[in-house]
Amino acid sequence: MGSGEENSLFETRKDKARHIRRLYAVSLSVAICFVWAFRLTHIPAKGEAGKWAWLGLFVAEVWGGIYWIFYQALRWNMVYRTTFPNRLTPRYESRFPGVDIFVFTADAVVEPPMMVINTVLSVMAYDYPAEKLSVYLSDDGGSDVTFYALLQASSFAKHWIPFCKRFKVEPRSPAAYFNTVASTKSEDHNYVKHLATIHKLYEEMKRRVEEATKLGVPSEARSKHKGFSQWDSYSSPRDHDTILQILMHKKESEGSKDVDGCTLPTLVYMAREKRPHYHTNFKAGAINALLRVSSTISNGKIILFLDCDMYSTHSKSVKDALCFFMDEDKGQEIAYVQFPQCFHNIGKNDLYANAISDIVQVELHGFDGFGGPLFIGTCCYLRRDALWWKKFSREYKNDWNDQNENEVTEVNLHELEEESKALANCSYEKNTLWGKKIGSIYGCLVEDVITGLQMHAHGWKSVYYNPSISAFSGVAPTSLLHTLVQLKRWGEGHMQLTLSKFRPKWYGDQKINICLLLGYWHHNFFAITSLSVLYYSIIPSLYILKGVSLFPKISSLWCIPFICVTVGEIAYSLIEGLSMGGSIQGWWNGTRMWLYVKTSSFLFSLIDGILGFFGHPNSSYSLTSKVIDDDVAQRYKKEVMEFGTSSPYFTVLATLALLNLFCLLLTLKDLVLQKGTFAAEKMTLQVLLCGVLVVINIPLYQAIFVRKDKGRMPTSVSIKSTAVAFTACVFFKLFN
Ligand SMILES: O=c1ccn([C@@H]2O[C@H](COP(=O)(O)OP(=O)(O)O[C@H]3O[C@H](CO)[C@@H](O)[C@H](O)[C@H]3O)[C@@H](O)[C@H]2O)c(=O)[nH]1
Ligand SMILES: [Mn+2]
Repeated sequence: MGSGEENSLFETRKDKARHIRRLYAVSLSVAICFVWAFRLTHIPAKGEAGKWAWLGLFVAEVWGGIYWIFYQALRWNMVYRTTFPNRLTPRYESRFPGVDIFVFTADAVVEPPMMVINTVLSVMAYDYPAEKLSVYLSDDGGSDVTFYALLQASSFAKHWIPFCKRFKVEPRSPAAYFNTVASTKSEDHNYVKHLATIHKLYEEMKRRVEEATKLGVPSEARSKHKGFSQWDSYSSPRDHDTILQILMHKKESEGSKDVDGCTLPTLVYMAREKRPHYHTNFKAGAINALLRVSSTISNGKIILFLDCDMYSTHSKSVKDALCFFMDEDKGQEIAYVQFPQCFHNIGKNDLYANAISDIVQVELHGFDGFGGPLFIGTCCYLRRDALWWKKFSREYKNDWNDQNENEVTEVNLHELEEESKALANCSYEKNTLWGKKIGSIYGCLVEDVITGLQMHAHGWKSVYYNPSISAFSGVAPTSLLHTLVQLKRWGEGHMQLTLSKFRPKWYGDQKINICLLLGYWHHNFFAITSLSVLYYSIIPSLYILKGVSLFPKISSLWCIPFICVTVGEIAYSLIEGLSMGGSIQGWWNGTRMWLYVKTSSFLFSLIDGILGFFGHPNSSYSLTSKVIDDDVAQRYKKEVMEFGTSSPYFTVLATLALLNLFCLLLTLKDLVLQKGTFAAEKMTLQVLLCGVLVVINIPLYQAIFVRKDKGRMPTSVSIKSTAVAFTACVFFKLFN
């Protein structure tokens, strides 16, 4: 067996800038130590004002410094991967493994069926042998409209897939493709003719599906397809039998061929059983039901997980993933190949920092350098064996021979359906290891991260592949509240992971590289950082009102470490942002979101995480909406922040913003009235901090005081926040 470079199916490169990054990290840690030293050597004496505030800042800075080490760990050893699919195909084509694709949807309103089937069609049209490809749609919404849409998609696929293959179409989501070709002209008449036909078919399908979304499934369609009868016993999305339909199967004698007579991939619809007294376990529950169902129908050795909004933008990505799994030298230890989540609805300046560029462009590469990226739930190819049995052993060998080639005839297709249905029932998992040791782990809102961590702890590796042509594209939230709520869920999920009963064992497992662990901690401790950021954005500002200095004098040498840390961090994040193709405005927006997420989302994550730990779980999963009103969309396009509804998130943000504004205004007033000759020297840094917080919050003041549109801050929130902030300032100035 050759294991030479020229035989490898992939290559790993180290980050070219790693030496500079490391030099920066080391220098800045020296500065951080000086900040700590200043705090320790200048503690106000007993009886002096501000002693407790001082100690609080010290704690915040110590935590900030430790957390900064986790952050740097993810930048210490970044690696980049390249694949060689042209070496893969000649060597392995005949032995390509079965690939099962799981698409998840949970609500036909916030995840419109048209979006769902576009994702399904994009992966059905993969450049991969159709007889080895199976696509499963898990519908936690149990919606007959989604089923109807999938049925429509299965007919449309018979035209769409041959069209894609004939004209080498990319991307293979029809909606995305028609969008891109709308503006291009072609001289090829044959293509133009076919394009017109297929576009017309698509529009007709779209009209039917959208009509059904508004008016319900037409009765004619209901009577035509036996699958709809399964909704007879359906009472609500939370209370129904398992609904399962194999819409296409490679062994079916008719109906699963395209218009050119070629086999089409297997296509299955599943809405697992739901009962009010059984916890659904959200997406993790859906994953496990599909794992079992697919094991009887196709049992693909590789599984791709996709959220319903994440369509494929590159039909060859499956082969890229196989380059890792099938590599003779390192392939057998790889449990999953994570691709980045990319989004097509993000504006030029990424108003809500939804591109999560720091995670997908930097940190996942950093994880990869130490044994593998965390699993982010979507755009990820996994090895069924690793998900199922978890433990990795040195004896594990890649074996791509298909054992599930049992003959399926049309007669037993029905039996197969019935057999699979039983596997998606609520009671199936009772007294089993599902959700604990097998499949996706339960009890955590980031089921993906906890499942990936478990695989790492059991000795598996993972790989991050960030190709130059992106492989998937999805929908990011487009309103501030959606973003904050999504991040609150993530923060809470990580809290649950940190506090979970499994955690100490996994963390303690020798198999996890310590640096990888530091990287995990950077994410796991998301919520805890909210406390130090909150402290930093409230206390120093309030203390200005009393003229109590909490930072070194501007003339003192102790200022240097503070300035170095601040300027260093700003410069670093700015350079990082720009090098990822972002703009200066984008970086500034990102900084604002960093503050908003830490002070609101993560605060709520922390509270709910702790309540959950003490037995008051708030067990809801707030699904991220993939649709918004036109009005909101317009403002998003214009990069105007969206408030519009009263929400505790906004109350927190507005209160903080106003508090800083009041502190700054009162200070300026004192300065102007010359009361402040005292302050200039010793208060400069503190006033600067407060000033920066005010400048960052400008969009919030506009939303409170200036804007008239529907997205402005609701009056009730403004009043509440003003009252709280003002009282705090007055109270602090007069009584404290
Ligand atoms: O009970 C549920 C809830 C959600 N989903 C699906 O899970 C996916 C993710 O939900 P979404 O609301 O879009 O959450 P996001 O925050 O965007 O998801 C990110 O974070 C999740 C939790 O970490 C991961 O599972 C996702 O893959 C990752 O994209 C969607 O396809 C849903 O349809 C279900 O199937 N069942
Ligand atoms: Mn999503």
